[in-house]
Amino acid sequence: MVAHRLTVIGTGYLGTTHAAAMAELGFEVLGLDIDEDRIARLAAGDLPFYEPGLPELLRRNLAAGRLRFTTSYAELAEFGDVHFLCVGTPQRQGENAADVSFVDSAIRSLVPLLRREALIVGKSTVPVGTAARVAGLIGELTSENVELAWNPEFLREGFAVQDTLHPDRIVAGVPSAAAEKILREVYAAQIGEGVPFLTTDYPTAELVKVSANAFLATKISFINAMAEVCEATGADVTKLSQALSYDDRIGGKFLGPGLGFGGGCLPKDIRAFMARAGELGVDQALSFLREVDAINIRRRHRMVDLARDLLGGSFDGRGVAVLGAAFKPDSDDVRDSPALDVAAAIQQQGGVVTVYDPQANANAARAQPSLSFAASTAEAARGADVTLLLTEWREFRDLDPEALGTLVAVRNIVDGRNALDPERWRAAGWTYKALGRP
Ligand SMILES: NC(=O)C1=CN([C@@H]2O[C@H](COP(=O)(O)OP(=O)(O)OC[C@H]3O[C@@H](n4cnc5c(N)ncnc54)[C@H](O)[C@@H]3O)[C@@H](O)[C@H]2O)C=CC1
Ligand SMILES: O=C(O)[C@H]1O[C@H](OP(=O)(O)OP(=O)(O)OC[C@H]2O[C@@H](n3ccc(=O)[nH]c3=O)[C@H](O)[C@@H]2O)[C@H](O)[C@@H](O)[C@@H]1O
Repeated sequence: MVAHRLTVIGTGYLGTTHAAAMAELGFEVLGLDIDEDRIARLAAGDLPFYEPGLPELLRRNLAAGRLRFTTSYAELAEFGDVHFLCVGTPQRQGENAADVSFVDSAIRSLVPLLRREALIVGKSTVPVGTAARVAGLIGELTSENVELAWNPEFLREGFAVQDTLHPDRIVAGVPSAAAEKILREVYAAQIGEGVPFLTTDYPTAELVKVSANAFLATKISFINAMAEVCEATGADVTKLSQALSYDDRIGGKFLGPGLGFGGGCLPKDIRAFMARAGELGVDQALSFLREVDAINIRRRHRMVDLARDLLGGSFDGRGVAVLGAAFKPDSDDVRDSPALDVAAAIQQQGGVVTVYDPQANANAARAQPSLSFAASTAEAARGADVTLLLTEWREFRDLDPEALGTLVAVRNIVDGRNALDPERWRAAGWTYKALGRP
């Protein structure tokens, strides 16, 4: 292994995972964030978010002395020769476009402090054209030989460690053979395992990332559009999806019908992609993504309607148990969470909503302080007139309809993720409704 010293700038979901995984591979790694509290917690081995397997990786590598954290850009510039940029690129307030100001600000903090040759590796998801612009900015900020590569990340929350150590592919937009050589050294373990390593120009690398997320979002909205048609015809979208999945050309992954996609990535990435296409004068090429977004949001409205119908047309004063707040299971992330959106909408319409999520209660309470939260399924369900399964955590999939039935006021359930067996719930006396299913 070539002994590069790596730094990771921005220690959120992506950066912390990347830092700990690269340390696990044997590199010395220094992580930096501008959030002092976050850095203090990470340095103490206390992961500030939920990600299976990551606490162990973090603690093991802290203890081994391969992984450290700082808030000092001076220390970071002195320490490393390969700097991974993992700061956030959220949706701009009130707009579709991405806010890349954190990328620029990190570059402005780091580059003037570099005293020797270095490679900066952008991992954040950015609008196409960003890397070329940032490379120009780096040139203005230093006369040292500092190159920029763009190496987008494809990890999924909930599987972040596995996806980082064993990715499907590594893609890097590189400016030179020297930059490519360094990246091959950094990713030698993955490349040695047979992971495809593709080098491209900057715009191709940037586009691979956003087009991958656009494709995944489209696949989910495709099956949810079929769910709408199923609802109008009495067909069953879960059977339809299963039948489609046996066609290898279609494949079953990301064909799960239900409440649709949320999170800190798919929604904001398709919107930023459309905004960028507009700037480039090719908005027509991506106009289908407007539909993908609209189908996705319609599922949330449909969910609210189904629950209201079960209550005879009004939520007023009725008890609603919401199971799930995270945007997907095995995550505590509530960014653009369909579950939380539905819970808030029902509360606004007069429902007495109690939410329970195995990991996301705290984040959800920060995002939606007006909602009430319970410490368990039983506490959320007690006295409920309708129960909604909105995030398919294992413990919700495994719920016993008999046991839950003794707690609720009325045995009404809406399965927002098609995660339950309708026959079993109906046999236990529940009125079972689901999206896209009779
Ligand atoms: N969360 C995920 O599963 C994945 C995220 N991505 C992309 O990675 C990027 C980061 O995403 P997350 O980790 O989810 O975001 P996050 O919001 O969890 O973390 C971003 C971190 O950057 C820090 N930061 C902001 N400005 C900074 C600066 N100037 N210097 C140092 N640190 C700074 C923030 O304090 C925060 O801790 C985004 O572009 C996202 O689209 C890509 C693949 C997967
Ligand atoms: O760019 C990113 O940050 C990441 O975005 C997604 O990862 P993630 O947001 O962690 O979650 P996914 O597993 O993709 O799920 C996204 C949403 O789609 C929903 N989904 C997923 C699959 C499905 O069949 N149906 C469905 O509704 C999930 O419930 C969830 O709300 C991509 O899968 C990653 O490859 C990518 O790196």
